[in-house]
Amino acid sequence: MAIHIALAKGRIHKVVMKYLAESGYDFPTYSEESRKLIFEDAKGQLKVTLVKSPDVAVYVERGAADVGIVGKDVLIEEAPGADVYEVMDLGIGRCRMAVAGIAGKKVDMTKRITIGTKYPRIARSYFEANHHSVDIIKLNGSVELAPIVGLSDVIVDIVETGNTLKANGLEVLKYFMDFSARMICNPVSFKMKYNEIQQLMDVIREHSMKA
Ligand SMILES: Nc1ncnc2c1ncn2[C@@H]1O[C@H](COP(=O)(O)OP(=O)(O)OP(=O)(O)O)[C@@H](O)[C@H]1O
Ligand SMILES: O=P(O)(O)OC[C@H]1O[C@H](OP(=O)(O)OP(=O)(O)O)[C@H](O)[C@@H]1O
Repeated sequence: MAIHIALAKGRIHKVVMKYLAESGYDFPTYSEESRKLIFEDAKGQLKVTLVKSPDVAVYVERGAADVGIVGKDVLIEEAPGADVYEVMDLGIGRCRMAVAGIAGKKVDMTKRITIGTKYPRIARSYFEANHHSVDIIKLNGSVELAPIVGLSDVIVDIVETGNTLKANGLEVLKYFMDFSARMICNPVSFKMKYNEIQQLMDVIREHSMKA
């Protein structure tokens, strides 16, 4: 039985497709530059779809894909109660969630502060747990701009190398969560395609252990 994998389009799908190719899966129509969104391997064992990361859990929960691979940050933010099994930590796409502000500028945390972020749920729960009252402005990218132009006091965003913060004159005030890419699985598929899914996990595990 073929397995359908929904991969988060971007950094994650590129790494996973490399792992699959190195393990002998041949996707004749795949290239990083292609605009195609569905690829099947030559032996008919795997079907891969490239999905926007917030949608991966939707595909898997509804059984439109058997398994999905997506960042834990996105799972927590977009699909906190999804009826899926989280079966594997791939150890790739490592990054941290941070509160950041303008370098050298003190933020008065005793006052109500405004936060620009792509992750409103994660930001709210962090500040609420710390008893800070906050206004959250949901942004869709280029979040670093918000404090520079006076839209927010601070941002909550993922940090990998720290280069984006640095290039925009910001600094980390507090790291508060670590993330990596996870494999999730539809509960019915997990039973019906148990052996095939275990085989796929073995293939990916072999590579992620080396990464
Ligand atoms: N520097 C980074 N920037 C973004 N994501 C990162 C980074 N480092 C690791 N990640 C992880 O990789 C996942 C996918 O990132 P990527 O930017 O490729 O996806 P995306 O859906 O194109 O994001 P966006 O649309 O927000 O740019 C993130 O959800 C996160 O878990
Ligand atoms: O610590 P770094 O290695 O610099 O990586 C972190 C940056 O990468 C992500 O942005 P992304 O590339 O997804 O762009 P966008 O959020 O502006 O769409 C994130 O939102 C930071 O801006």
